[in-house]
Amino acid sequence: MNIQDIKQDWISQFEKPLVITGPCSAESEKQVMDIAERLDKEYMQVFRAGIWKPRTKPGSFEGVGAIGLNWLKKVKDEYKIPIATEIANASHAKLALEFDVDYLWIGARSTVNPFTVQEIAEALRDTDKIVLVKNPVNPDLDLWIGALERLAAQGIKKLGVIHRGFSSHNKSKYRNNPQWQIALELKDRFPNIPLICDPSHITGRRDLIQEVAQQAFNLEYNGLMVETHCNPDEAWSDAKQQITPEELKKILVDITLRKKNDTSNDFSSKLNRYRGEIDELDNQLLGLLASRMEVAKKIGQLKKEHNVAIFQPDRWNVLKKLAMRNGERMGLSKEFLEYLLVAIHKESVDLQNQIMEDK
Ligand SMILES: C=C(O[C@@H]1C=C(C(=O)O)C=C[C@H]1O)C(=O)O
Repeated sequence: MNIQDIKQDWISQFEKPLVITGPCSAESEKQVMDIAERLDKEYMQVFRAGIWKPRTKPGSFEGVGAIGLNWLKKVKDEYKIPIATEIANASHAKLALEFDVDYLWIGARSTVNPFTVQEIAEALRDTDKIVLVKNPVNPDLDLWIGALERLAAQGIKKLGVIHRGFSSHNKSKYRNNPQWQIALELKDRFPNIPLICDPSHITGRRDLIQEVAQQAFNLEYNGLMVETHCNPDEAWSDAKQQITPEELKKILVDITLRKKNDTSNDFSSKLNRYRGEIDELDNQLLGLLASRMEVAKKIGQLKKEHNVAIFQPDRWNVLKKLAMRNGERMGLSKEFLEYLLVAIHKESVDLQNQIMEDK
């Protein structure tokens, strides 16, 4: 089977967006049961707990292990809600199936490794459990899709993805850089695969969970995975990003869901008018860019005739500084200007290079 044939229907059973929640790590039977009891099951439909925890550094709490499966099972029996846990190898996968875990997710550190994903896929062959794939730690969409392909090839039909952000060397306010465009490209290519946002891991801090969750619904995600704990500050792992079940309920009540479209005349006539304006402006932009490249080619020709190097750092730095200043004054963001100017400069240098190479 191939990913295109995957059906979304396992997620359409939920009236509200799917919310998977529970502690980062199962710590004790009591901790697990206490959290499960405090979840408002109308808003939070699936209980999660990590029992095998891949940690960045040795010496951190690495999970209670298989004993935690008994606790999850007890949650399922007592509260009649589906349960979810992370699996990181074939033996985890087999144990989770034995304990009738309903949702199995493959973590970001496993998705990066095709051998791991393959052994998990084979251990889960033909399962009708729901398997969710977190994005790999590095921003590589093909690796993420590759994991889905490996699972689909083993006859696993109920698939979904979890966007938990990407590791980055650059400091930002987030623990893991969301790079929304990567998840959106996946959604664009595979609209049949449910897309779930994990604001706990994206933010790494509880005060930002609400805004990231809202952003996910602005982008029409299908659900959330959020870490909750009765005493978040005391949690044995990821304490800073956990919230109480009541805090999560408040976030979910306050959140605005967005629909795919609006069929009213008011909306569609205004939208069409604005889109017409955008089409016209895009045409002008492209025309201007093409003219700019023609001038760059003339400069390339001139440099060739005088044997001058293409890349001129002084000119490029002055030009960039000026354009950044003007652009920011016009309300364009610094990130966007950087990206745009670098792309324009690269094309200009490439075109001049072609001219130099032409005999
Ligand atoms: C066009 C030139 O060549 C290169 C491209 C530039 C550009 O596209 O603006 C600027 C500096 C050079 O690195 C130039 O030297 O002016």
